[in-house]
Order: sequence, then structure tokens, then C-alpha cells
Amino acid sequence: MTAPILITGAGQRIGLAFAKACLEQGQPVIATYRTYRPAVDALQKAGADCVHADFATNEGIDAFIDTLMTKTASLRAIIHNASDWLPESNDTDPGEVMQAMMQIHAMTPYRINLACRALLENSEQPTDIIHMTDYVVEKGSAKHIGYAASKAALANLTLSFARLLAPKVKVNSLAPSLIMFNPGDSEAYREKTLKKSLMGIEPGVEVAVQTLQFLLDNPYITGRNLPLDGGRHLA
Ligand SMILES: NC(=O)C1=CN([C@@H]2O[C@H](COP(=O)(O)OP(=O)(O)OC[C@H]3O[C@@H](n4cnc5c(N)ncnc54)[C@H](OP(=O)(O)O)[C@@H]3O)[C@@H](O)[C@H]2O)C=CC1
Ligand SMILES: Nc1nc2c(c(=O)[nH]1)N=C([C@H](O)[C@@H](O)CO)CN2
Repeated sequence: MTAPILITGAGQRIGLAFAKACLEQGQPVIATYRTYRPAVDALQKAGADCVHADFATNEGIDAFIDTLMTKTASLRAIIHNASDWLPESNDTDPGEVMQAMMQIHAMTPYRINLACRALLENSEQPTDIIHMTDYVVEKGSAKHIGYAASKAALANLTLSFARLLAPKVKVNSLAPSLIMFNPGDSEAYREKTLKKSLMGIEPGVEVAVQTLQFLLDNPYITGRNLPLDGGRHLA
């Protein structure tokens, strides 16, 4: 019996694409979602075990972990994809922004990874943890300061968990810049953002799926950060 892959934040966009790609290969998936959408039903019908989870509190994380433990005794991989892209703004308290960003991008992967160590080590095959970070870990962000700091914390968790869990478990970061816009992004924002990379395109979720598969298939990469950014560092 193939151990499932846990994908957090799989109710839309990149996480949903990850889940669909795994299912299409016959790979069992446990997918978390916070907001119900018809896509969650479709994912469940496609064979995923969809679990509601809100990681905004430690109680919410621990409640999810308790549910997960009733579903499986082993895991093929954990993809920490759940995320909020909160900017600083005049009408939000900076302390709340930083707390929310650290909660979803650092506390959530930290608690789930520690709780699931045995599930990952139980598997016969090599197993993986993949942290979805961000290009801004390298450069910072003037408009998403708390977000960037929390993704930098997540990138450091990659190093620590790679040390802790080797050789049974590989632990890597996937660091995208633009993959896909949000529906509300203005034309002006889109134009400006496309110019930030050498490739100058909105690549879409497939490039993230390809990179995920590369990491899952490779037995010798661990503790590394894989950029997926269209050459943004040279633009
Ligand atoms: N899209 C892009 O261009 C880029 C993406 N990335 C990273 O890639 C990953 C995927 O990006 P994308 O698909 O755009 O992500 P989204 O912004 O669509 O967020 C993914 C999911 O995270 C879930 N989520 C947010 N907060 C919580 C919470 N407190 N508890 C549980 N779930 C939560 C949301 O659930 P729900 O909707 O169910 O409420 C959402 O569907 C993210 O980590 C992101 O930071 C990095 C750079 C660029
Ligand atoms: N959780 C999210 N994180 C990020 C998103 C997103 O939509 N959700 N989007 C980006 C941008 O695409 C950025 O990389 C380019 O402007 C960053 N993080």
C-alpha cells in the first residue's frame, strides 16, 4: 500500500494542482483545505482524502494532527503549501501581520513535521518534506515584510529538518517568484510584475508541479532551496 502524500492548502491554485498531479499518478493524497469550494468536492471525488484544517492557532494545528493520525501510519511526503500573502498596510496592526505570517509559514510546518517524524520514517521508500518558500527569502520585500521574514524562517526549517531527518527523509524548499497571478491583480500590477524576471511570463502551476516531481524523484537532494523564478535574480 503506497503511503499518502500530505498537501496543505490544496483547495485552490498550486496546492490543488499538486494534489491533482499526484492523484493522476495513482499516488494517494491527504489534502487540507480551510475554505470549502466545489474544487474540494471534485478533489474528494478524484480520490483525495480532504480534511478541513485552519492552522491559524496551535489548537487548530494540533486538531489536524490528531485527525491525520487516525488516517494513516505512514507518509510518502509532506508538502507545506498553505500560505497567506499578507502585506503591511495602514489598517492592519503590524504585530498581527507578523504573528499570522509566522503562524502559517513557520509554526505550522514546525509542529506538523515534528509530529509526523515517525510517519515519514515508517515508509519503506525515501520520503520528503517540501516547504514552499519564496524568492523574497533572498532579497526581502518592502511591502510584505512579515511575509518575507516568515518564509525565511521556513527556509531555515528546511536546513534544520534536513539535518534532523537524514537519511530517511529528504527536506527541501521550493522558492518560486511569480507562478500565477490572483484574480484581483490589476493590469498595471501584472505588467510591472512580468518585467521583474528575465523570462517575463506568468508560467502557471505546471512549472511548480514539474519541480515538485523532480524533488520527489531525486534521491540525493536534501537541505536545498530550489529557485523557480524565471531568472528574477538577474533581471
Ligand atoms: N502564486 C504565486 O505566484 C506564488 C506562490 N508562492 C508560494 O507557493 C504556495 C502556493 O501559492 P498559491 O497557490 O498562490 O497559494 P494561495 O495564496 O492560494 O494559498 C494556498 C492556500 O493556503 C491556505 N491557507 C491560508 N491560510 C491558512 C490557514 N490559516 N490554515 C489553513 N490553510 C490556510 C488557503 O486556504 P483556503 O483558500 O482554503 O482558505 C489557500 O487556499 C504558497 O506557499 C505561496 O506562498 C510563492 C511565490 C509565488
Ligand atoms: N500565499 C501566496 N503567496 C504568494 C502569492 C500568492 O498568491 N499566495 N503570490 C506571490 C506573487 O506571485 C509574487 O511572487 C510576485 O508578485 C508571492 N507569494
